[in-house]
Amino acid sequence: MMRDRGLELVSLTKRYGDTVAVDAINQKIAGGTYACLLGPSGCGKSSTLRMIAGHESVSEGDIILGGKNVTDLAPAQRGTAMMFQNYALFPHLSVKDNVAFSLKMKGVDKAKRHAEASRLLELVDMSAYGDRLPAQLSGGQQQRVALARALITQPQILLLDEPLSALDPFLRIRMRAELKKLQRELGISFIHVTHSQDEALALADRIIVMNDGKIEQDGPPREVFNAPRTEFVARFIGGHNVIGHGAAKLAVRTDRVALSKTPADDGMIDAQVREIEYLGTIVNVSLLTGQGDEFIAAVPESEFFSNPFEIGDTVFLTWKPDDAHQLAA
Ligand SMILES: Nc1ncnc2c1ncn2[C@@H]1O[C@H](COP(=O)(O)OP(=O)(O)OP(=O)(O)O)[C@@H](O)[C@H]1O
Repeated sequence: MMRDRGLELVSLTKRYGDTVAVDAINQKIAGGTYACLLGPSGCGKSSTLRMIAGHESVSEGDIILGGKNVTDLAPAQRGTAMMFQNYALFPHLSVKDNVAFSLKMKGVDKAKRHAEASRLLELVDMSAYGDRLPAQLSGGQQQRVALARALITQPQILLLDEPLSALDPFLRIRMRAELKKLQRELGISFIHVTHSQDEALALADRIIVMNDGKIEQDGPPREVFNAPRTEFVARFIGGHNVIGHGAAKLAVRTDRVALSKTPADDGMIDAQVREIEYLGTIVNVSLLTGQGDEFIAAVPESEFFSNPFEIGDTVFLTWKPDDAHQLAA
């Protein structure tokens, strides 16, 4: 039987004094999954990650990894490894010694740990840089070294706390693709904390959306994006308008709204154009509906300019029933 490499969080709770940072969350992540913990600042993502890593004590609940309860184990004994936001490389050690560091701590002899460090540096395409100091590397190169250093312990799970946030936008997108490729090649789970919706959508097999210490929704990216369960998820994941619909609320995709200058049938929502933002492939039209809801229509560029609107125009909105759905309260 294959060993269960999955992670399970059972009623996992973190309190700092009176603050409940993580509120009894339950979550299963199958082995070999790229999971993104997504949510706004302060929602409890980092606390969750740090508890899984063993860098933060658990207030209540359990962490089961590979069928084993690791809740009270030291970080090095869990089968996890963590890559930090600022990479936390030792400035006075060469790249190779940085990567080999945890093997040195375990008492592995020099020849063996250097051989292993060379293998990992090759994996992240950094073989040529083993003798340099971290300060002699670019941000992207430092990140690859930090990855190699985390992976040298052969973890079952790699934990990444905002790993791309220190990079410029161009490099962020390149490293994003590299992370995904590396995870696929290694076949282990990555749990990646981010507050960026784009990053989570691009990378994750599974997105776990957190809000106020709780999990609001989890699922594959397309499911979370196409069927946000709550108003919070619809607003946070983006691409949706949230409007009143009797006592309930409705999420309407911004890219599926048709605008016209004349009402085609009864019951159409009227709105006034407030702002027009040209974004290249699309034009974002900000509207205020007659009911007082703010609304955005993302109109393809060619469509917008074939029949342009101006600020102050009154327009009428339509969408297909499938492009709107009711939200849970
Ligand atoms: N060491 C601490 N002592 C007291 N409160 C803390 C501590 N660490 C975090 N908190 C609080 O716990 C809550 C969750 O914090 P956490 O860092 O887990 O959130 P986060 O989602 O990772 O936020 P960010 O994206 O800003 O890092 C916040 O209200 C925060 O102020």
